[in-house]
Amino acid sequence: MHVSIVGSGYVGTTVAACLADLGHDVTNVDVDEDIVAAINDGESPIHEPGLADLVAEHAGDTLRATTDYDAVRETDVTFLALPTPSEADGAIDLAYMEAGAASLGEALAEKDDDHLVVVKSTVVPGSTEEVVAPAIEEASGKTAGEGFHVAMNPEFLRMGTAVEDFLDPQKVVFGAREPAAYDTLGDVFAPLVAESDAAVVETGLREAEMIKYANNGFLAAKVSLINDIGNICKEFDVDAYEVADAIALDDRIGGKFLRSGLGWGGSCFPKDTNAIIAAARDAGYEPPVLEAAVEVNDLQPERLLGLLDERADVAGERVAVLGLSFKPGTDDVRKTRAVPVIEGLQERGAEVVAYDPVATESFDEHYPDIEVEYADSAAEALEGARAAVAVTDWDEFAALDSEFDAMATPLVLDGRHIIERRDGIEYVGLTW
Ligand SMILES: NC(=O)c1ccc[n+]([C@@H]2O[C@H](COP(=O)([O-])OP(=O)(O)OC[C@H]3O[C@@H](n4cnc5c(N)ncnc54)[C@H](O)[C@@H]3O)[C@@H](O)[C@H]2O)c1
Ligand SMILES: O=c1ccn([C@@H]2O[C@H](COP(=O)(O)OP(=O)(O)O[C@H]3O[C@H](CO)[C@@H](O)[C@H](O)[C@H]3O)[C@@H](O)[C@H]2O)c(=O)[nH]1
Repeated sequence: MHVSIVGSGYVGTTVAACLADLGHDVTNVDVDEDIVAAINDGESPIHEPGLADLVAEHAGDTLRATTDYDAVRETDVTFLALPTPSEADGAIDLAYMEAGAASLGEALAEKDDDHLVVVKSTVVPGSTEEVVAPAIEEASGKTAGEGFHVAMNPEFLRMGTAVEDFLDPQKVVFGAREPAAYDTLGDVFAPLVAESDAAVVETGLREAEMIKYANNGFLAAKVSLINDIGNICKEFDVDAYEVADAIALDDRIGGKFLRSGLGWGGSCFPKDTNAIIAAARDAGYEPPVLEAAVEVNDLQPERLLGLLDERADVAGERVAVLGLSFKPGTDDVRKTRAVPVIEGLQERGAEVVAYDPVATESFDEHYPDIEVEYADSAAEALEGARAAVAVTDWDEFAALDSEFDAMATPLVLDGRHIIERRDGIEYVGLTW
């Protein structure tokens, strides 16, 4: 099939390269000329394991990119993989969706055949029908359901495992209101469904939109619940990780997303929990559990700093921060817990020296106002430090050992249960 994908960021590039790999002919449309040039040169504009190889293999053949929306007319279906950031109050900002839908509508005005427009971005219930479809109608002069059709196909891939997650999902969700839209989506995903064990969920547009928020909200709340339990464990000197391992044996609970610690960051959980809370409030419902999930998450960095305060005054002292990315395996630093930790340390007068295996550069670019010294290794960060704080659970931190001997005082606060307790360090876990 001929598929176009508007927006070529994390999701758009991954989906485009994977669909090309599954045998489709794919065109990426993006306003960013550098991204377009990179893809056409066979280079991935983002770092994801396996993605560079797929782009290199298919670019110039069944994968191409352009800044020209007219290219969508040569395709049967267009996925919108545009950003859906937050307004200041946490509510969803649909400006990129509206702009992209308007440009798409202008291009579709001159297309005679039917076209399916699929919202891939995470949007609150009602957005596809009430915002995206009307913007296309206005720009194209066509009517949704006649000249073009809309569908919603939420994406569940994770950063760091995007290609693997997209190609081997547990479910694919098709939201639509006409059988023809399910059929077209079915054709796009047929090779993927054939090669994986994915369940196909055919549902309504609003249900598809809500499934994405329910998925992320549930997982975010699960982490906050284990953090709440972990905080109780800490008060009673109970090993929170043994407790988690034991409750995980009950398959109604399961073992995933049960690691207590500094909580969740990244480009999705913070944005999406706030967006669905704001949408629910706007509709007249205050969701207490999701609100509490956010509150627990916001408090974890303060709790860790409180444990530090009980043991040391770090004013004028060097403190090592181990890890800057929001989770291991990525250089993404959006909403990383490193920010409240570093800011809290600096408020206490500490001189922060930070180390991350891959995210130093992106942290420096993303947070130009946060001034820290960057180290080239964990050993260098630890040298002469009064205390160390582990923020990201990179594997290499688990292997640290004699490096702690070079600290001024070997006080180690572990926000991720990643540092091995050993003789010679004063180990303080956040939840155990
Ligand atoms: N990143 C993830 O892990 C992930 C996973 C699932 C769902 N999502 C959702 O997918 C959506 C996209 O997220 P992302 O992380 O890929 O965003 P991103 O910021 O990485 O990429 C968005 C791309 O859209 C382009 N763009 C902006 N305006 C445009 C326009 N008018 N026309 C064409 N291109 C335009 C930008 O240049 C950029 O390349 C969001 O709704 C997000 O919540 C993200
Ligand atoms: O037991 C756990 C599991 C995760 N986390 C934290 O939770 C955050 C999110 O982790 P993860 O879900 O692996 O990363 P994302 O790439 O943000 O992926 C989430 O957000 C995406 C965007 O919506 C969805 O597509 C994915 O399904 C969803 O897992 C990170 O800060 C983790 O450190 C914990 O603290 N404890």
